[in-house]
Amino acid sequence: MTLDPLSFSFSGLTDEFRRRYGKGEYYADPFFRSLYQRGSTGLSGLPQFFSRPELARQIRNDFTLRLPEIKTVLRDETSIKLLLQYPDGARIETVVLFMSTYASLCVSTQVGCARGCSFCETGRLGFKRNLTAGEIVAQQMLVQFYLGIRVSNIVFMGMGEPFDNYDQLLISIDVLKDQRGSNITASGMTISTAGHVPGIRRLARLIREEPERGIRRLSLAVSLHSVDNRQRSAIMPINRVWPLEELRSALLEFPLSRKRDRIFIEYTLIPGFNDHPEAVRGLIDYLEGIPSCVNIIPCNPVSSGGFPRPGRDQVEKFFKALVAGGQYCRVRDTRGDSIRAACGQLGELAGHGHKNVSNPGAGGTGEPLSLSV
Ligand SMILES: C[S@@+](CC[C@H](N)C(=O)[O-])C[C@H]1O[C@@H](n2cnc3c(N)ncnc32)[C@H](O)[C@@H]1O
Ligand code: SF4
Repeated sequence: MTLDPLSFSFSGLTDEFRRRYGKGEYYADPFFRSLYQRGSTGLSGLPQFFSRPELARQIRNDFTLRLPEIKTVLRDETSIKLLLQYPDGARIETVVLFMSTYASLCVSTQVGCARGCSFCETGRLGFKRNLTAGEIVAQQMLVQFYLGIRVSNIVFMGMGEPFDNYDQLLISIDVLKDQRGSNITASGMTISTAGHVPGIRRLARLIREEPERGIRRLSLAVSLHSVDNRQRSAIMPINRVWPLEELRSALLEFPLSRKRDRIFIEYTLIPGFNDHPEAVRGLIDYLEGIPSCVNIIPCNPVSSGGFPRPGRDQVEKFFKALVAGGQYCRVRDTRGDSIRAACGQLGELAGHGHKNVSNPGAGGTGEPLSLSV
């Protein structure tokens, strides 16, 4: 069976090459660079293989690049959403977000999600399967080599709960930040979790105990949305497993690298539910002692039965009340909602196939897409 080269960190690939071909780094280094700098597993022409063309062919046969098929491309002025299909038919969505000076990629880590938050489109899909590290990395590869977009930031905020797929998540981070390859700095990456306490603690331990891993500056975002256990459990079932007190103690112990680093607290604002003055006071108290930035996300509509979206004045009132209470915070721009690519909207295409959608970009793999961005 051929192997997926995108599922190997550089050290994993080196070990595999040593086992298969006798030499590790000597062959793994040019292979890894070629893969991530040119999007190719072709090795002939590289000095290490001048005298070993049959080995170059063997490596190419053993490691097959299997990028998912692009089924649909939707775009608006701030974002591009891709519906991708993996060879087993599993579908996910991934979103390129154009910020003022750079592009960020919102990647999925799972097909669906087991956590079932009531306000989230992905939660409604239920859980289909985890993505492999290679399938996570492939989202960035496609965007770079097929759309020609160099992303400098990766947010693990697409479909799925990243810490429910911890091992593959960590391999994908190792691959994406490798300077021989995509070279996306850890400080440009953010993991968003619904409050998976063991995942937060495991990451904290790794940051503390393995500084050479180079993930000290990785950002953590936690989706909080309420500081009342009863209320939070009603919309986020994960709170019944790891309630607010356990989450808070994990956040208090999370290592932050510099004074200015903060944990991002995602707060989806739902009018009449979590925007009242006691919610503001509760949030400020809850975050006492945790260097944090609250990102207020106006609730986005989902396919059916979601929560209402707050008006601009309601968002502003909440923001001002937090600022007055001394809490560092900002309002997250709503990007991509016209193509249902905003926070919590991923899954409609992936769940139901791509019916009733316009396709202004291109579809299918094989040919690079010429989208001007
Ligand atoms: C889809 S989740 C994926 C990452 C992870 N599972 C989590 O919950 O943090 C990314 C962010 O979208 C938020 N979100 C989900 N549904 C939303 C909605 N309808 N409106 C606004 N934000 C939403 C989540 O709370 C979370 O902060
Ligand atoms: S908000 Fe996050 S954890 Fe909750 S269902 Fe959506 S993807 Fe899963």
